[in-house]
Amino acid sequence: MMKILIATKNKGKVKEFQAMFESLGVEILSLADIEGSPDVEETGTTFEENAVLKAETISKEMNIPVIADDSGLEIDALNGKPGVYSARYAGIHKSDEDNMEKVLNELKEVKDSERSARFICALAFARPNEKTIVVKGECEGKILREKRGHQGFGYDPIFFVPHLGLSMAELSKAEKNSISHRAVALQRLNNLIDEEDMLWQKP
Ligand SMILES: O=c1nc[nH]c2c1ncn2[C@H]1C[C@H](O)[C@@H](COP(=O)(O)OP(=O)(O)OP(=O)(O)O)O1
Ligand SMILES: [Mg+2]
Repeated sequence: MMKILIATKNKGKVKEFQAMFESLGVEILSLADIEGSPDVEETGTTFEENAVLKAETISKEMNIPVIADDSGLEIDALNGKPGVYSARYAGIHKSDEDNMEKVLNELKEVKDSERSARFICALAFARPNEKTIVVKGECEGKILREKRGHQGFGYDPIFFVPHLGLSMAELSKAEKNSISHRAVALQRLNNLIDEEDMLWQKP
């Protein structure tokens, strides 16, 4: 089975990629499997820039094809914050819980009708001596007033998916992987790869 390295240390992302790539016949490795792999600093101002930075740095270093995911939550009432700072919104060493707490506090006075938000995922596919491919996926929703559900990771418990009537953390793995920003982005990447007639099996 073909193997692809995902340049991430986020276990939640790895699990989702493993499930989504299974049907494509691709086995996923991550930076968690590689001892001493570097932390790439996310200095970009957009999800796309950061995804390219992570994918190209690791691909160059290891001389293999690499996918990187840069993702986060954009909240309209906060003018798009936390955005690219989603992982470090409450501070560099803070947890998902701290980040959610900060968002819930900032939205305390915001009416239900003004709590629109979206998850964004940029995926970059970098290969040695090839042009890097970048795609983006989005998933629309609303920010709840308290956490709901225990599945998923990150901001999932406070993100409500209106057409399902459930929080992202109340969805099964399969349900999340059929509608998420990450699933949409991966579908787009897969379509591009098909178009270029460059199957995953041909690294
Ligand atoms: O499906 C998701 N469900 C809930 N929350 C999510 C999701 N997708 C991204 N997020 C949040 C988590 C983190 O606060 C930030 C990603 O930050 P981001 O820099 O891309 O990832 P990370 O630092 O955790 O791992 P890495 O950079 O090694 O891939 O957005
Ligand atoms: Mg990161």
